[in-house]
Amino acid sequence: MKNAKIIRDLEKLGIKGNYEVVYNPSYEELYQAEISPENQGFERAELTESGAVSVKTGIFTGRSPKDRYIVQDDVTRETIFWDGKVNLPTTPEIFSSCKELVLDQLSDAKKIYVVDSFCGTNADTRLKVRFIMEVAWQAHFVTNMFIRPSHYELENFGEPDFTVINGSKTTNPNWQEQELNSENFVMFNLTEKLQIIGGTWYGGEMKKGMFAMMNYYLPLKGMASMHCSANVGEEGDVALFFGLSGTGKTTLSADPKRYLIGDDEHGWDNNGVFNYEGGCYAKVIDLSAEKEPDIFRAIKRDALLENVVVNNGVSDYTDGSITENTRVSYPIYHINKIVLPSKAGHAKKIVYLSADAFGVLPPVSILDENQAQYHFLCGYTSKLAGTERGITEPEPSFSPAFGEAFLTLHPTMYSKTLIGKMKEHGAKAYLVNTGWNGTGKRISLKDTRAIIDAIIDGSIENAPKTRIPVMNLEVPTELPNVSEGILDPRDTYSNAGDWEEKARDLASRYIKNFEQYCNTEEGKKLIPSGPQLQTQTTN
Ligand SMILES: Nc1ncnc2c1ncn2[C@@H]1O[C@H](COP(=O)(O)OP(=O)(O)O)[C@@H](O)[C@H]1O
Ligand SMILES: C=C(OP(=O)(O)O)C(=O)O
Ligand SMILES: [Mn+2]
Repeated sequence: MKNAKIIRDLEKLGIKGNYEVVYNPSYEELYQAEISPENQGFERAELTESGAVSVKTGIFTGRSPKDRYIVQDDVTRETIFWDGKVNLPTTPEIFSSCKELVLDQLSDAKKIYVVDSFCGTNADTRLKVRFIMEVAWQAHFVTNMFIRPSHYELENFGEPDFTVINGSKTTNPNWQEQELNSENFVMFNLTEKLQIIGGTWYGGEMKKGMFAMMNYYLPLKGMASMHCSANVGEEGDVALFFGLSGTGKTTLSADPKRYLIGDDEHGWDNNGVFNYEGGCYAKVIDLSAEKEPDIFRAIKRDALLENVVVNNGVSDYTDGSITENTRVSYPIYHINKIVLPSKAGHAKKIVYLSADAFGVLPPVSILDENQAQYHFLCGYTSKLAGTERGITEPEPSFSPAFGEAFLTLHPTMYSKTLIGKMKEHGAKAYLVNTGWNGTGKRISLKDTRAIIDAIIDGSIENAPKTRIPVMNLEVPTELPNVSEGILDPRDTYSNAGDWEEKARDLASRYIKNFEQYCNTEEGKKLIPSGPQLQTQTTN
């Protein structure tokens, strides 16, 4: 019997006690467990009008990068990029002591959910991941987000490649003497192939945690591992959309004209592009059926809403009072047009999404090969101060590979593997600003969608073009169905001098940020592809 074997596995890990094991529960079982009146506090879920259930994730409504550690040992010492910021080192001893806390926590549990799933579509590169937790909705989250094995695959699952033990209800009392950031922890041990979680209930730690592990194993095998969404057209033409949180990966990849491969994490090997996940994780702040019909329709039974304000069973997507980062997770088949298994051929169009709050970047720029590399290493976008959408104090953020928070190896590993694949398959790159322009408003979703259409159908290549000084970018000046007067960002300012002042400020930030890559000939060679402060501005 599977359960007897699972209990033995849990005991071997150190989870003792008289708990009941629920192994790969069905959606119906998850639903019953989530709405059980016995649930306490943040375990509680409520049913909403769409059929989706809604939960609150507690204090953490987003990831907690400062509490994220990787054990530094013989396996990781020379491989992990110890940048002092993203991949914080910890010792095997501290890991063991936190692991004890998590094991003790689960040893007291009445019920333990064990979800076996895949991270990665292809059998040769996927991780067989086992999630262990006591909170039903966390089991629901990983069931939605990871690839659900078939009955046959589950019978033949074997030993997991990686195990995630989520003890979100426990915290670490020894954090000060251990010189950790706080009582909360998200820790990885690549020797033991374990992730442990304490203090934070946010499901994104499990999702992005396994992404970080794929970002470790795949580039070491020569494959590109990418923080991007992906879709494919009728002709088999694959497009990738890179971007940091909130730039539009999920929104823009759900395109009724195309088939979705995935909304966030992909690999690219000798056969093409493949998804790591089995579901999507969409932002729902201000979501509407008119603007984002595919995502709106995906919110139904089996979808899981997070931190949305619900009044008498009705979700209010306009209410950001719990957090701006309100979310929904759903299995990928909630989107009508998908490819299954989630993979397709080689990518031909590469889009870098940037939400520029300065209003400097053009809505779309056509990049040459060196610019493709330059802007990938820069990974520029802006984070907005606080949760306010005002553009008073945008904080520029340069995040290599458009996913610094999830890179376990040096950023150049990701640019080398991606640019290599792009050259091999003749893929073209574009930089798309899904943020603001001189009007103070965000570029409309309608205009961005029309820009993406022009990239995908190739009409952008035949459009009349101009060169934007300072930023050193080539842009089309006219595109089908795109509002007039927005493609050259200078036209959106009543005084073009204002644009130039902001552009010079942003350009100097790009230049300063790029210094870190200039200690090699390869890096130096890219400088002319970036913004230029000394350019003559003729216009
Ligand atoms: N021009 C635009 N392009 C893309 N998204 C936009 C645009 N204008 C507003 N948005 C909003 O920005 C958010 C983008 O979020 P999402 O697609 O979830 O980003 P990601 O998947 O990259 O984290 C959505 O809430 C979307 O409605
Ligand atoms: C879920 C996340 O990513 P994204 O906003 O890119 O979808 C995250 O960063 O935790
Ligand atoms: Mn997303």
